[in-house]
Amino acid sequence: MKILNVEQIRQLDQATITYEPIAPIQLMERASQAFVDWFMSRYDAFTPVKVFCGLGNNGGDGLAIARLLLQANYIVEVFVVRYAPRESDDFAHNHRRLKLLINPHYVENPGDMPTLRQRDVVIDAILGSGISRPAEGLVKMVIERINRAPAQVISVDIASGLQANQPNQSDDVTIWPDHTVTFDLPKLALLLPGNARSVGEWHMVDIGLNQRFIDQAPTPYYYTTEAEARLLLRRRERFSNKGSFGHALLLVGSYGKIGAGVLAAKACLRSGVGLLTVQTPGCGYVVMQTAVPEAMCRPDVDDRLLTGPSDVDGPSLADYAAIGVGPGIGKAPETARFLREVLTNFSKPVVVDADALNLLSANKDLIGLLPENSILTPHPKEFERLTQRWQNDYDKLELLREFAQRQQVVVVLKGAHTAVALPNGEVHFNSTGNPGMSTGGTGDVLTGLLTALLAQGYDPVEAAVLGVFAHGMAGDKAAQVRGQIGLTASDVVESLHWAW
Ligand SMILES: NC(=O)C1=CN([C@@H]2O[C@H](COP(=O)(O)OP(=O)(O)OC[C@H]3O[C@@H](n4cnc5c(N)ncnc54)[C@H](OP(=O)(O)O)[C@@H]3O)[C@@H](O)[C@H]2O)[C@@H](O)CC1
Ligand SMILES: [K+]
Repeated sequence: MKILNVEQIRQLDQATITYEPIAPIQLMERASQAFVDWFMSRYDAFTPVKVFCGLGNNGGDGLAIARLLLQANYIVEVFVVRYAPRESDDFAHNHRRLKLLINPHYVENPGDMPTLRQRDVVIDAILGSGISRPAEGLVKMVIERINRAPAQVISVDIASGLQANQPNQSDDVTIWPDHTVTFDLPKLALLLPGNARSVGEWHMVDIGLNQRFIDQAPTPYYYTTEAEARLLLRRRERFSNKGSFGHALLLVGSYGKIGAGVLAAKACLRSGVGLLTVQTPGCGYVVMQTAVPEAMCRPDVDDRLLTGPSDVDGPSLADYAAIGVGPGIGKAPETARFLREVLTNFSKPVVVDADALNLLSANKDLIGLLPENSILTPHPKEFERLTQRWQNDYDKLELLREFAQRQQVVVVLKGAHTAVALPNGEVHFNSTGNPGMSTGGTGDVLTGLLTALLAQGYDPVEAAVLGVFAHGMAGDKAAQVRGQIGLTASDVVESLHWAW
C-alpha cells in the first residue's frame, strides 16, 4: 500500500471529488461515518464524549462525528477552539447542522476549558493534515490541557500539531493520543519511532478515495499489508524434493554465543530451506548437533571463534545457495578475515546481521565487497555505525535510502514498523510485530528466516519484504499465546507459520 504526502493526499481528495463524483461535504460525511463506525465498535453509548474541533476540515470532521454520535444516542459535548476568525466552508456547513441538535461550547481563553475526567473520551479534531505551522497560543494551550488530563484521547486523522510528512521541532506541542484513526492511507509520520507519543495505537479506516489516482501517484514509501505479503508467498510444488529448496550455510556463534546460532538455524529450518549447514566454532558443535538435529554442522578449527577452516568436509562456499552470517560471531580480527573471504568468494546475495555488520563498520572497505542485493539487517545503532548520526527520523530515512541505493543492497532497519530499504530507493514499512519482540535473539531468528528464503530462490527484495512480515506475524502470534512480556525468540521460531 502506498504512503502519500500531504500534497498528494490533497490532490487525491480532489480526484475523488471530481471523478467519483462526490461533493466535498459528502466526502467529509463519509470520513466521519467511517470514524464513527470504528468508534462505536469500541465505546458504548454511555461513554461521555468530548469533541474538540478546530476551524479547518479536521474540525469539520469533528462536528460531523459529534452529530453522528448524537444521532446514535451517545452523550456528546462539543468544544470549538476559536483561534482565528476564519473557518473552512465544510466546517461552517457542519457547524450549522450541529447547532440544530446542540449548542457547542466555544473555547476562546483558558477559562473556557472544561475539566476532563478519567472516564471522558476526548476526540481530537483540532488540527489535521493541513497544519502549516507549529501550534501556538490558544491551540497550544488546549493541546497541553488535554495532554495533562486523565481522559482517553482519540485523534481524527492525525494528532493535532503533528506534521504528516516532515519533522516537528523538538519543542512543538502535539496531542498525545491513545489512538489515531487515520483516513484511507497511512501517513509517514505514523510510522516513525520518534513520533510514538504523538501517534499512540493507529488504525486505518477506508473512505474510498480514488484508486486510480493512488495507483499513479509516485512515492518511495510503502506499507506492507497482509494481502500484499501473501502475494509474495510461494506454494510448494507437489513434485519437489529437498534439492528444490536450496542448501543454505549459516556462519554463526562464538564462545558464549552459540545460542544465537541455534535460533538462526531453527528459524532457517522452519522457513522452508531444503538443506542447512551451520558453521560454528568448535565449542558449538555438540550444542548444534543436539539442539538442531536437522542441520549439518561444520565445526571451525578454532574452538571459540569463526575463522574459516574446518576438518569436516562440505561444499565449497560458492556452491551454497545462500549464506547468512553474523549472529553471535563476535568481532575478532580472525573472524573479520573470514568474513572478507566469504564476501570475496560468494557472488550471490548474503544475509548480513549483528556482529557481521559491526565488522563492516569497523572495516568499511568490506562494504564494497557485499554481493549485489545482499540483505543487511541492522538495528538503529548498527545502522548508525555503518553510516553516521542522524538529526531526526526523516534524516535517518534519507540516509537509509541513500545507503541502499549507493551500495545496491537491501537494508532492513529493525524496529517498530521495520523499514525495508531497496536498491531502487523504495522503503517498505512493515505492518506486523509488537514490542514483545524487543528481546534478545529475535534478530537471529530473522537472519535464519531470510537466509532460508534466499536459498529457496526468492528474489532478495521479495525475500526481505515477505520475511520481515512473516517474522512480525510470528511475533504477533506468539504474543497472543504468551503475552508480550513473556515472549522469547524461541517462541517466535515456534510460531512461524507459512500458510496464510
Ligand atoms: N484528504 C482526505 O482524505 C480527507 C480529509 N479530511 C479532513 O481534512 C483534514 C485536512 O483539512 P485541512 O486541509 O482543512 O486542514 P486542517 O488541519 O483541518 O486545518 C488547517 C487549518 O488550520 C490552519 N492552521 C494551520 N496550521 C495551524 C496552526 N498551527 N495553528 C492554527 N491553525 C493552523 C490553516 O489555515 P491557515 O491559518 O494556514 O490559513 C487551515 O485552515 C484532514 O486531516 C482530514 O481530517 C476529510 O474531511 C475528508 C477526506
Ligand atoms: K486531529
